[in-house]
Amino acid sequence: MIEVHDLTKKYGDLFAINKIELKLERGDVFGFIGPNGAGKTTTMRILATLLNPTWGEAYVGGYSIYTKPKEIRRIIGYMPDFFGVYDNMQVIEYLEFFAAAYRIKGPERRKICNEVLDLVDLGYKRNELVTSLSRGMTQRLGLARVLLHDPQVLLLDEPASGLDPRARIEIRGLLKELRNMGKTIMVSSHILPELADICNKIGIIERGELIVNADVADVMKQVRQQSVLKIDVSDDREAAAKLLEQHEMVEKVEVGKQGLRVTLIPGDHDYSQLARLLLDNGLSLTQLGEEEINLETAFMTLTKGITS
Ligand SMILES: Nc1ncnc2c1ncn2[C@@H]1O[C@H](COP(=O)(O)OP(=O)(O)OP(=O)(O)O)[C@@H](O)[C@H]1O
Repeated sequence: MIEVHDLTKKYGDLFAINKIELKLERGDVFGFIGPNGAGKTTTMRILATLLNPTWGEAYVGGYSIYTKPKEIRRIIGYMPDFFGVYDNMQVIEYLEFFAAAYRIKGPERRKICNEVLDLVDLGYKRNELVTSLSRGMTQRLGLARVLLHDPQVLLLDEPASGLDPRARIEIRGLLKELRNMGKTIMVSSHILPELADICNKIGIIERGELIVNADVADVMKQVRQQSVLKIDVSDDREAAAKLLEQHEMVEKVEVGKQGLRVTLIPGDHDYSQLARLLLDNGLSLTQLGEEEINLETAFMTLTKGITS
């Protein structure tokens, strides 16, 4: 649904994005992570046909951004990082205004507006003024707006930015629903945890360069090659750390407030050897298990040295 080759945008000498390569299939949810100024908005605006690249190719739904921008606009929903709402307009009027712009006519218009309002859980605000909505509600209204024409591809630029934790969770829930509806979604954020559990693909962009572009599953596999154990004893942690450090399967031991974090050298290991080592030396083992890897830990490991 999205295919990008060698995509580059220059402003003077600055490469806002530099030789981006990207491929998303139908139903993919791509988390686009990067700090401020990394190039996320530039990429999305090019895909939304609002900005021309300096060079490179980009196709959305098989249509080229150069020759078929109108066709692309019909199948995408683009939500910019900032958008205005109009004063003195009710929520339903606001949506009907945009539905009319999409040439949705007659009774169908009201029906579709009500449907998308229900989808984003704003049905109860139907007759309120848009200016009276909270930031989280306004973001949900923005999402409702880009869903009116039932687009196949969603380009969402930082939909959760500036929201409180509850509103962030609500947006995540909504994105999951859209994913389940089979939409192809590109969603940007400067924080990874926000996207970790909803994406199947992740890209990390830094100073215009896509430094990581991978399936979430592959990333997890790559990181899992090196197991990390959480071990704890009820008595002397330092003594336990010294013993473990000397074992041939152990690469390093970190002593923390929650216990020991033991990184093993790559390979298959029998963890019971470590338990035996501690017990044989008179220490009381209270915990031994693999550290859970979340996507955040995985990416910190993978991008170590690249992003600094
Ligand atoms: N119209 C412009 N003229 C000159 N430089 C620009 C212009 N638009 C963007 N840039 C620069 O291009 C780079 C990428 O900007 P972009 O807005 O794509 O980043 P971003 O990852 O979306 O950041 P943010 O998270 O702050 O939205 C930045 O260095 C920015 O200053």
